[in-house]
Amino acid sequence: MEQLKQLAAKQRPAMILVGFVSMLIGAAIISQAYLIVRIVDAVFLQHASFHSVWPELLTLMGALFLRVLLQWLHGRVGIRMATVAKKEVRQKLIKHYAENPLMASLSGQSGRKTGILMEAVDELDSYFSQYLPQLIRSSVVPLMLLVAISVQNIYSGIIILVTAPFIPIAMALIGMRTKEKSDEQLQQMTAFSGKFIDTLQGLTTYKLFGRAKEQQEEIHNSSIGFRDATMAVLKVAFLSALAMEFISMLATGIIALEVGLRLVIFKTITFFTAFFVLTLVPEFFVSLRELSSAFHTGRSSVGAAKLIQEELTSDQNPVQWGNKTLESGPPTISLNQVKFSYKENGFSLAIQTDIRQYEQVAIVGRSGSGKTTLLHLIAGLLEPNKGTIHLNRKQRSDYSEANWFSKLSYISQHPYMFAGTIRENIAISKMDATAEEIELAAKKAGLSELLRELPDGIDTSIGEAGRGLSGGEMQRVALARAFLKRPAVILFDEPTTGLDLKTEQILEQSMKELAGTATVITVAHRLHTIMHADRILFLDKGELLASGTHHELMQVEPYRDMFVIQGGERS
Ligand SMILES: Nc1ncnc2c1ncn2[C@@H]1O[C@H](COP(=O)(O)OP(=O)(O)OP(=O)(O)O)[C@@H](O)[C@H]1O
Repeated sequence: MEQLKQLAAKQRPAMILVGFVSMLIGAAIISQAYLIVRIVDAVFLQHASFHSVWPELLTLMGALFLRVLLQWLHGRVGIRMATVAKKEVRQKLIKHYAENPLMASLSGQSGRKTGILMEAVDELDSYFSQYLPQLIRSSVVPLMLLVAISVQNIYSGIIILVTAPFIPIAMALIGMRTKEKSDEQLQQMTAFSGKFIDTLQGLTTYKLFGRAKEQQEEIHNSSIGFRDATMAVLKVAFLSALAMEFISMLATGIIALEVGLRLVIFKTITFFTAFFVLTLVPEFFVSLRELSSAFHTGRSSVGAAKLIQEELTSDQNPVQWGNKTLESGPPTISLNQVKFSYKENGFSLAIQTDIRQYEQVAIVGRSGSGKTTLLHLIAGLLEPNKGTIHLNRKQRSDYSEANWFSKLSYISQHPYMFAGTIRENIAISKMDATAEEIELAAKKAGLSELLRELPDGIDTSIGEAGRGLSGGEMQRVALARAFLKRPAVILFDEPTTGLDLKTEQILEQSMKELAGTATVITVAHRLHTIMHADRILFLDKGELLASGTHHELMQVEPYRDMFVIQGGERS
């Protein structure tokens, strides 16, 4: 609730407008009742001619029209408030995901994230478009009506004062129950989205392990869970509507009895007063009842806001950036007493090293020794917990993110391919590249033969995550991206799987050419890379055990052991 209030506080002018419109609605309701009663009183009791009430009739039509217009405006402002709030929250979430270090963004279910970004944010709608405007309206209109009724007949006012509080009391009692139910509904919804997208992504794996049927059942159960939770919420909402209806009917009945007795038996009030009071009393309760139904729809927003807040405050260590720009050419990269650890499993990496311009560095170590983590730290995808990374002797955090990434290419083992053509996938590294430049990059990356075989060549569409391309082909597309960009720093996570001779040759050739204008830091698995590196960083359990050329490192026992055990070939 606190989060929603904070969001609402930012919309003060809109709320003041809603308050003002509500006052006008109250005035329109009172005028409308007054005019109806006056016309009926004049025509039926005073036997006035129809002609003589024309001005009142016209004013009544004006009041009716004004009420409809004001109600529309009231709704519009609410919708506008909801749009602004949702936009702000979505921007916050996207900024949060974008600023998150890479690993934090990749953790958790992507389906859950989509669920929060789309459905949970949509759930906020009802709080701003319905609950909040109705709350303001229900604090203003009934009060005005109560004053108007009391002025005419104080006893009716007293009865309202005694009976009306039952509505908020019942609302609060039922509301407590709804809270649990709506929270559960939201949990079920995000769990369902998470499960669905996760299963879709891992469908092949499930099929291969013969688990497709179980997954189908799990999705089915998950959707049933969501349905049951929704029905439970609806049940409470219907129950609450019934309770509200009952209380208002009872109160209206008591007032009707009181007014009737005073009009007919005791003759202490006029027909005008009695009719006026009886016209306004239902309006009074309608306003409170509407608050109760808006309260139910708004209730689900509370759970959604909580979920969003949890997501926004999830612990993270964002990568810091500044606004300086790097000089042209590769920068020197220094890792000064850099320490990094994953919260999840306590793995930590500690390293101190300087990488020269144009240096060819190979990172080697056993599986799990921290090679990829080191690459991510250098790339600026993770922020060190301690120590600093310097580029050209200035803190990396001084440089602009866009400037650093414009100089960097990161060829991972599984480069991501977006749904689109191969040309579009290459062009993401340089959006203003000409067709010739893209084709040349593809050629240099050894894609020519493949493109010749494809029906539409470079304009052939590939599916999401590169469906339709092999792993080696995807890496070649990534290489083409690098050729197009001509980066000053290349981070390369070599494939661990054995490549065919041809791909090996292409890779070697391409990297050699790219290295002519860049510093290349490779997580190396291939003998060739290791032997030809200017320097090898040998990692073991997150520590830099040794650094030097291959020949130098052969004097270091653990390195030699690893090298010999693996028959000179790295796994
Ligand atoms: N996102 C993450 N969250 C938590 N722990 C992680 C994460 N990524 C990696 N780790 C852990 O950090 C350690 C180092 O992982 P890293 O991927 O850097 O090793 P690596 O040397 O590149 O391994 P490989 O050669 O098998 O790819 C491992 O123990 C791994 O479980």
